[in-house]
Amino acid sequence: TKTPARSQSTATQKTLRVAVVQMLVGSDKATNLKNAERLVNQACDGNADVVVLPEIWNSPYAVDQFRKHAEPIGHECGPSVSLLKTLAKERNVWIVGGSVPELSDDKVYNTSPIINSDGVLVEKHRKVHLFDIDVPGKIRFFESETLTGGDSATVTPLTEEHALGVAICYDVRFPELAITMRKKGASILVYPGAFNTVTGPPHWELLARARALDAQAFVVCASPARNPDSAYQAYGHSVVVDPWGAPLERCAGHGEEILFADLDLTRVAEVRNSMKLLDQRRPDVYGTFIEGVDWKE
Ligand SMILES: NC(=O)CC(=O)C(=O)O
Repeated sequence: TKTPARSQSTATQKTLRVAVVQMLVGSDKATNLKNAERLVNQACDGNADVVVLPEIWNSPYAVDQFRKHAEPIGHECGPSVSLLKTLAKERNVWIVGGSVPELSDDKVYNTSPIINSDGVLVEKHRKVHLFDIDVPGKIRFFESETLTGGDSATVTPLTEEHALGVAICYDVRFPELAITMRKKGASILVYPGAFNTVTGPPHWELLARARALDAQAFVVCASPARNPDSAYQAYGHSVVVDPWGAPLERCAGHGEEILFADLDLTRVAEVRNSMKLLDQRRPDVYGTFIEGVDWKE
């Protein structure tokens, strides 16, 4: 039987079973919610402690769709996050709910809800770095046309010894954020994402591995499956990387799939003790580069 992350004798929990749901996302919100429910249940049947969904799983990934699909995420939640809270409680599982568009004070954020195994929304991360790119002839996408960026790094305790850092997709390109999450105590970094067929092949797994090395942490990157009917072609290839930078598990392609990975949590201390990167930083040479951050352990 499955042992939930929080209720076990937490100090002694040595492994964590993560399920990454590479789900197919379409244009109909009700169908997306049904699909998420089916897949989260399937992940729980596979004994996951933590289930991770991809970026924007209740709506097409398109700037003109975000507001239409946006919901409150807080004391009151809309149908997407309410569904995840119910599932988390019913199945006694933590859920990093990918991301959904969040409506707050008439602004729309790209937000990841983090729900514990009691079904409580314990944290949320608003995508800090909006995906604004223009690769001539290949892809132009400006989230800032309809979204507002968040302004904080998000870390939430999972066990007595381990905390989850959560950031979203384009956030993975910024080592400063990964290192800040580590400084705030994270040993597992979760990035719900939706890379595409232009940036995915050269960058997706390389960035996941780079952030794992920067933060000396596990990195979990969850993508949607590729939908041939969508204007935005998701890359797929969800991946889990260990703190030594090696891919632990990866989806073979871009189809709908659940990826299971058993994280040996003792690896975090082993890697951090063998290379004391934070202590060895030389801010006297290159500056602190994150104001207010003391780089020493
Ligand atoms: N979709 C994103 O936020 C990021 C992405 O696709 C990329 O960085 O490439």
